[in-house]
Amino acid sequence: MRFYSTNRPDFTVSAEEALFHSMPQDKGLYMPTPLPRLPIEFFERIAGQSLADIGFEVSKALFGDEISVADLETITHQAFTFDTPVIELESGKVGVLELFHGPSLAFKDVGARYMASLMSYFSRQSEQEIHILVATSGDTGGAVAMGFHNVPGVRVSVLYPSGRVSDLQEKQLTTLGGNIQAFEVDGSFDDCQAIVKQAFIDPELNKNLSLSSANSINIFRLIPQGFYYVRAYGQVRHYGKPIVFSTPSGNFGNLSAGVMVQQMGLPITHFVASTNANHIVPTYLQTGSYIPKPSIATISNAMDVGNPSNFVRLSHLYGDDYDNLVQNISGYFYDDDQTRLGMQAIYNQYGYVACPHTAIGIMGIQDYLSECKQDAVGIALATAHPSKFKPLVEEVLGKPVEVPERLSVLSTRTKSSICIPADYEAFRESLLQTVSY
Ligand SMILES: N[C@@H](CCOP(=O)(O)O)C(=O)O
Repeated sequence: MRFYSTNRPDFTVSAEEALFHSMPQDKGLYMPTPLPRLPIEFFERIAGQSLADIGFEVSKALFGDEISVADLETITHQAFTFDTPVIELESGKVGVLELFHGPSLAFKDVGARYMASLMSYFSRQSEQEIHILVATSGDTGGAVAMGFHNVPGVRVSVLYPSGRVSDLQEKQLTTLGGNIQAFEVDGSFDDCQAIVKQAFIDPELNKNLSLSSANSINIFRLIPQGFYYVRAYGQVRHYGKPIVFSTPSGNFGNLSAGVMVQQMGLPITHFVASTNANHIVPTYLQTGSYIPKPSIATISNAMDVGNPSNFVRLSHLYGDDYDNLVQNISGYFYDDDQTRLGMQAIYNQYGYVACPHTAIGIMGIQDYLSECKQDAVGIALATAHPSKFKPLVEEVLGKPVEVPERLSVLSTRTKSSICIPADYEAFRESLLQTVSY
């Protein structure tokens, strides 16, 4: 398995290089090549398999020539200590794939923990400290902070947009201490992402620090996100119907991971890209024009992205062929009022408490299935536990939301962050002050 840059397809690197030097210097993103095809028998026998078992099988197909089978088994079983169950809202028709049973209560735990496991494997012999830079609009930061907290030889800097993440998400980023440093940026997620991307191509900084990404910039954060689509398929294939996934989308890594695993042979019939008022990609799907815009703050903050980093990957997966892409992906978007109404309707109809992102995913699948009149199993990805947005969910549903202990313990801890303007030089200076080399 090699990895090419989307800006220079003839330039390829090894898995280890793509993992640690996550962004090519030509400012592209790495893509795996060739994508192996999984045998149909694999999909026929996965019904009872856990996320860890599936992750192991798919990892073997991807990296079996570079990492031993025994090591891959350790890597995957160390990463996936929780399940991703499908909860059926309407039997054989609509379900949610709950991805929030990991440590940070969000889907990002899957990618962050697999990446952390893989990094420990590759850096076993190395003395050099790895410095992870991560930009977050809410969920990635918490998952990465928890995934790497107190991991020897790793330091993490998390950049987040001030005032634009939920209180509990902010606590996850700012209260761990130790090797985790939060930078509170006076700007948007897009500003945070642009700053970290600039850092990865800053020659001076890279001479002194071994910088790596734990955003979906890093292909190894994104690949494991394909495993839970396979796990979901294993749970609903007995219906013998076409399967459509609705993926709440911000930076479009989650959807790209689904398309990758579909191209490896997973029988997915269609995707729905569901998002909020930041509807850059749904608009592209309608018009063919991709026009990034400054992001708008919404109640589904983790999807507040105005220039989704993975649009280029998505496009590459379809050979940059718009007609090909729109046949496989439909786009739906909802503003905050529609999201609130959707959260209420989902609770009234199914008794299911959904976070605003998950509600958008469920609305997307409901609207797609009713418009296409398709007899399919529709699965919406449930990206975060509703308690991460406790005040909002309680206000919208008018009922108390229980907070799991691993999250509630954070509420009394004291926040610690470094406030910076949305400016690369300011970040660089501040970063260098926090590290001694
Ligand atoms: N929605 C994300 C934004 C970053 O996306 P990533 O997949 O590139 O890490 C978040 O919650 O932080």
